Amino acid sequence: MDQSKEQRILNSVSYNAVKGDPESVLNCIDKYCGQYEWAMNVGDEKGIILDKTVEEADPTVALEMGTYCGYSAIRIARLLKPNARLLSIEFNPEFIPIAKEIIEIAGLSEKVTIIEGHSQDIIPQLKKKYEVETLDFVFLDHWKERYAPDTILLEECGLLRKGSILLADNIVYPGAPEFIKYIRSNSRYECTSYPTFLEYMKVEDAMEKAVYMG
Ligand SMILES: O=C(NCCCCCn1ccnc1)c1cc(-c2ccc(F)cc2)cc(O)c1O
Ligand SMILES: [Mg+2]
Repeated sequence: MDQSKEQRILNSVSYNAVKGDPESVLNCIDKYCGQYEWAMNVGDEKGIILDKTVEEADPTVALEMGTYCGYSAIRIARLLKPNARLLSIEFNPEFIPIAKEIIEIAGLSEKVTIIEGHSQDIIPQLKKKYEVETLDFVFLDHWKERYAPDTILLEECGLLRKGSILLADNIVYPGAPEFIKYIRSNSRYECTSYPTFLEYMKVEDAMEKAVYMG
């Protein structure tokens, strides 16, 4: 059976990256996807915005929705302080072993827990099953039509606290209009838009930061 694009990305990382060096894993993925096969990693340009937001949040517990190959999980986890952790939700079972291997090569397996399933099923389990009190940082990068309902669900499950920072990818392309409508019209959030470009392309995109004010 022919290998998948995600398997080819893993092959490239496994062959070219320096084991235990997150930066070299990120550079390898960005080179491969920039030169050979486009893939939906947040990428090196939007990755800077993600880095800055994670540094601002300095999270003890972070959540990501949309693991894919683990690129953004590595970007986030490499910035976490000791004993801080990232939970990453992925729906597609094909991606999970690949993400796990790539995160392992980056030397960050201890900091990242990948949870397989639908975000709407997992979010209500975070407190009891995953021992989460509240989330300090949330990166939304999964199905774009799930951004709004899952944000509401995070609120309803008491997972956000004063100052929790949400960052959403792909606000312009593919777009998340319902999320933007919800978050910008809700006085409980302080929103900031970051115009940028789609990963590896000269196509406009944007990221939206939303700070929950409680
Ligand atoms: O669809 C995206 N991500 C979700 C993938 C499925 C998530 C599954 N899941 C995980 C947890 N719960 C559900 C996405 C797409 C694009 C894109 C851009 C241009 C284009 F021509 C085609 C696609 C760029 C991104 O940056 C993206 O993030
Ligand atoms: Mg994305």
